[in-house]
Amino acid sequence: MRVIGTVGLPGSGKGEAAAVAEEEGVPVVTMGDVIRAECRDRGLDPAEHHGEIARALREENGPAAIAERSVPLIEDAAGRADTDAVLVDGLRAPVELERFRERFGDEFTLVAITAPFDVRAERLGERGRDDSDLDLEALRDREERELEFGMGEVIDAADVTVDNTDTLAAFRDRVRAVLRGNPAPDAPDGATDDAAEVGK
Ligand SMILES: Nc1ncnc2c1ncn2[C@@H]1O[C@H](COP(=O)(O)OP(=O)(O)OP(=O)(O)O)[C@@H](O)[C@H]1O
Repeated sequence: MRVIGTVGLPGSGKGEAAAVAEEEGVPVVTMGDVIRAECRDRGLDPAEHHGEIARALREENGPAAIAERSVPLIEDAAGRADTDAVLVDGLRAPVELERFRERFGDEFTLVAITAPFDVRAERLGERGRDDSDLDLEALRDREERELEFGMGEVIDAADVTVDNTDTLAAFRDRVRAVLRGNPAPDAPDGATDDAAEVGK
């Protein structure tokens, strides 16, 4: 079984990558679903309590709690699928990467999705899923929080970097190649440097 994890700053294209996986028959496990399920178990509305429950899970069960709870979901999805791959959406912290590498060894491939701040801000503005998509300050805050959790280190540790500054069609092609175990060469130098763009 191949397990493909994705990591990327807000608006980089993780949701699009997950949609390509679904189209390819590759099951998607979203780490946020672990948190949403825990909210429901505690009788709380995920829309309001997501952040608080993510913190509580880590405090109560250790910093890798969300990754650990994702493992059985990944194994179940792999058991049900016709393909040999599962996509895991939403790695954030180095300790989560460590857990997946420990558990899945060479079967685990980490894919970083990158695009500069301005490009991501514009796309989120167009997506407009909620108010925070439209608010530049909120995006900066969100991304600073992600980087505090160590997302920059996770991005730097990726096996494959998929740059998403070009068209959606080009991005989807590259994701498809990665899912098929056949990634194109990395983007040219400088194109993947989005963590440095925060706040600009
Ligand atoms: N190459 C592209 N060209 C144009 N639009 C794009 C491209 N890649 C992604 N988008 C659009 O940009 C928006 C953000 O992408 P997406 O939702 O996949 O990001 P994400 O990494 O999942 O963000 P978040 O972490 O905030 O959920 C979406 O509306 C998506 O359709």
